[in-house]
Amino acid sequence: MTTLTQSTTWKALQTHTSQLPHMRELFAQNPQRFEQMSVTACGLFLDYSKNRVNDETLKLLFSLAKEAKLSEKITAMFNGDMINNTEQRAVLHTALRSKATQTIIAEGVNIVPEIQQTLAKMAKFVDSVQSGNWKGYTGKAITDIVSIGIGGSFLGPKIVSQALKPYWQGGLNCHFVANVDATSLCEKLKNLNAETTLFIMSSKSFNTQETLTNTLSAKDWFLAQGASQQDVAKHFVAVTSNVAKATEFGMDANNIFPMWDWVGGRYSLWSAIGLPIALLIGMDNFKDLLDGAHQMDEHFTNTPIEQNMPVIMAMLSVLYSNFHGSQAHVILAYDHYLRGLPAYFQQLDMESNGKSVTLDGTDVDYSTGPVIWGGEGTNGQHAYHQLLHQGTALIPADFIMPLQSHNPLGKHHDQLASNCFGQTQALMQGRTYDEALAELNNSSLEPAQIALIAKHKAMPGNKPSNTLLMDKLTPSTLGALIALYEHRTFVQGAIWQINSFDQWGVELGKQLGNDVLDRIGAPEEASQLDSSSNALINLYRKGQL
Ligand SMILES: O=P(O)(O)OC[C@H]1O[C@H](O)[C@H](O)[C@@H](O)[C@@H]1O
Repeated sequence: MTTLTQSTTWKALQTHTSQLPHMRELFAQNPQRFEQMSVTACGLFLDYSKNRVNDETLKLLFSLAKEAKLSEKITAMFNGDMINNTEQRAVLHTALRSKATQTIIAEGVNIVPEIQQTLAKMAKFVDSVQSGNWKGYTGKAITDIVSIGIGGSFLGPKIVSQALKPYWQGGLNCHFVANVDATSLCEKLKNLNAETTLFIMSSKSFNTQETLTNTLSAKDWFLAQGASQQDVAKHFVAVTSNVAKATEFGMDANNIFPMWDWVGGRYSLWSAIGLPIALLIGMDNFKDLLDGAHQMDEHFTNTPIEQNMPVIMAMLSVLYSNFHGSQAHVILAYDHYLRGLPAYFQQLDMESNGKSVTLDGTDVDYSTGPVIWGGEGTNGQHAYHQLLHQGTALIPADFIMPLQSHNPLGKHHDQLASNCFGQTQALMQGRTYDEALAELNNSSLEPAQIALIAKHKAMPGNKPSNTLLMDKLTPSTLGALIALYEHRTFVQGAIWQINSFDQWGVELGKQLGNDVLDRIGAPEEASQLDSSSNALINLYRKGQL
């Protein structure tokens, strides 16, 4: 049993949360609730008043954070301590957005100069490609980028590029290939001209099956279009921490952008892994993205926990996971440009906090990371919101919306905003049986039918949500938003005493996948595995049912 669940604060929270009244009542009790439960930081505004909390709940949650030595843990991360204890690594993605004048030490070396050099190398490359000075093998300028990478080497670049489409410049297009399913690559290549296409191979380890296979196939395609081996250097660049392996693969050493062991894959968009983003939005905008994240780092490290946005959001999540039995958390982006955020936060949070032993290897006796999912508003309202309102699962929601649209058109944005706010209101207040009855009173239905329909129309409410607003979606506000969720994830991990920076769970699948690949290609039928796996492999070898 862990000490966490034995603590007085934990036990007090268990008792307290079961006694808290419905949120309707909490709002009625305190007219200042919104003012007291909202906070602004780095161009973001968080309204967390529609949560199952009162002053006492917050006090207990913040005590839990203090007892977990949160401040010390934050300092340890920013100082470059080896907080990723299973891989013996520092966790310094925050250094990637630091100021050039800072000194940040990892393993005895100030890493800021290296970071700045890489940014300068990126800037030169971006300028050369955007200006058309970088020529392909027939002397033509580049028009299309194909970014090949998976996991953290894919989601960040793809989703941030998509989110910042209003800032694209230079006329370049970017296509992302992650899956080893050849359809992904082939569908992209169909419409591309090898003479004007540049491939970026992004892999921290340079060892990921999907990325290596897709890059080799892309190279075969490139050569099959009439290019020669010497032309490869003009069309293939790599971002990796394994420079030796990339060179061995045939990449020109000048075209390899470094990254480092102290950057986790899912925290790497701030490094040269962000090169596709920089190529699309330009280096100044990329630096604004870094700056927005840096501002959030400053807020996170310098603000008392009671006003600290990532800490507040993390502790609310802990509240639902550990004291209300919630197993999921939904991200609802009310902005078409931000439609990819749920997938991004899904990897960030689930790969970080999907753990069941503490740092010292003790089995946890409490829930850790919830299932993160979500989508784009208002689309979800016509699909899964039904379950949020009336289902049996408690799923806290984050509503994210810019106040100003990049595409102001008629009443569209008013309608988007009214739907967003209307949903948070409906989730919070619900509709009582009596209210449903009153609404049906004037109908021509029989009393028994009215009673039945009222039962179905009644909604419990008391469903928690956060509302996150910003003036406008800009590189800087997006940087702050992503850093907010990174730190939220970190704080949760700190409370749960887990390592949020390793991902051993993905390894066994990779290992067994390689073994299966060998058996698929073996001369004899599979017979050494469990009956299901043998039969599936043999069915696949046969190629038909
Ligand atoms: O960048 P790479 O080394 O190719 O890794 C790509 C991805 O694959 C791994 O399996 C991890 O689960 C991810 O965290 C990582 O981002």
